Amino acid sequence: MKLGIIGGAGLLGSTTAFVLGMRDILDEIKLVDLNDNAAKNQAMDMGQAILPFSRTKITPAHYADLGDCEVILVTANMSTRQVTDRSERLKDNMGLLGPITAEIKAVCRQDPIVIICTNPVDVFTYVGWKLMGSDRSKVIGFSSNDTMRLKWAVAEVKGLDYRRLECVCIGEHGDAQVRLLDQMTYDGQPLTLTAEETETVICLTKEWFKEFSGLGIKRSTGWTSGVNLAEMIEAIMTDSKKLLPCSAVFGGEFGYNDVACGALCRLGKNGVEEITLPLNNGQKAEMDAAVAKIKEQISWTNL
Ligand SMILES: NC(=O)c1ccc[n+]([C@@H]2O[C@H](COP(=O)([O-])OP(=O)(O)OC[C@H]3O[C@@H](n4cnc5c(N)ncnc54)[C@H](O)[C@@H]3O)[C@@H](O)[C@H]2O)c1
Repeated sequence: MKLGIIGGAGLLGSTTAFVLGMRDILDEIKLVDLNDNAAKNQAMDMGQAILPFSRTKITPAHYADLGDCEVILVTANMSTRQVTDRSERLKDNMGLLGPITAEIKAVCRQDPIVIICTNPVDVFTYVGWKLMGSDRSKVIGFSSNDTMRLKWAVAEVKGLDYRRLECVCIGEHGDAQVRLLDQMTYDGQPLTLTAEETETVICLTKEWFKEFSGLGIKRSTGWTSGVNLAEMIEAIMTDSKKLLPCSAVFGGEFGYNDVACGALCRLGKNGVEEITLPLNNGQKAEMDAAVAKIKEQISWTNL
């Protein structure tokens, strides 16, 4: 099985290639980038680094080489400004997906699954789906870092082992995220937070992005994204049907239409095979607000 990464020389492209390469589940990972030499540089270095652990080949590539890829990951980015809200990147990245999806459609013999990372990711997942003209199950947005951050905050506040904790964050990949804190489990048993703990957890997750951006390094979350994208791509490539949080294009599920938004999705060889929204009544209002915010931004794209 083969993965193509558009923007493969950049931070997310290279970390994802490395994490997935080390897992030894793919035949080849092809790195396409505007900067040809940077893609070659990454492939030459990474290809050797993973040799003791994996048979996966990591190669520099052009669009013309992507015809046999089952999954295409889009991590291309034009926005280098420091931002406090991901929606500020909308204008900078607006022109990216048109040419990229045209190239994918021209070269891919099969209908590939396209995973969009480019921020604001919910908006660009919807834009990507419109431009690809494929089944909505085949265009997916990456937003599971929010869940990782929420679990990290709960583990910090409760002093628990992250790996034994389950909880999910859906909604917008941004301030309108919906934290499903009432459905948390630890070792499979329900886990509850006091009102004070809940406030601290929410505060930690909100402040994290501000602090990270405020460092002024202009580097995005490469390592967390690499680990979480690898989990998502592995679920698709191995047809595991695992439930993972990601941005899905809604077509009437739970009353939502014409929008991409974070949900808990069953991922398999066909992409998003089921969209679930395990919400209680209060959270339905939060989800409505997230959908309204994303829809407003979609309207700015004049699609
Ligand atoms: N959804 C998420 O959770 C999440 C998390 C982190 C970052 N991001 C987003 O992912 C995107 C990538 O982030 P990054 O830190 O890897 O950026 P980066 O700048 O390190 O890498 C982007 C790469 O894309 C290449 N590129 C630009 N235009 C291209 C094109 N038309 N075709 C091919 N390559 C092209 C650049 O040369 C560069 O190597 C950004 O939009 C960022 O905001 C999303």
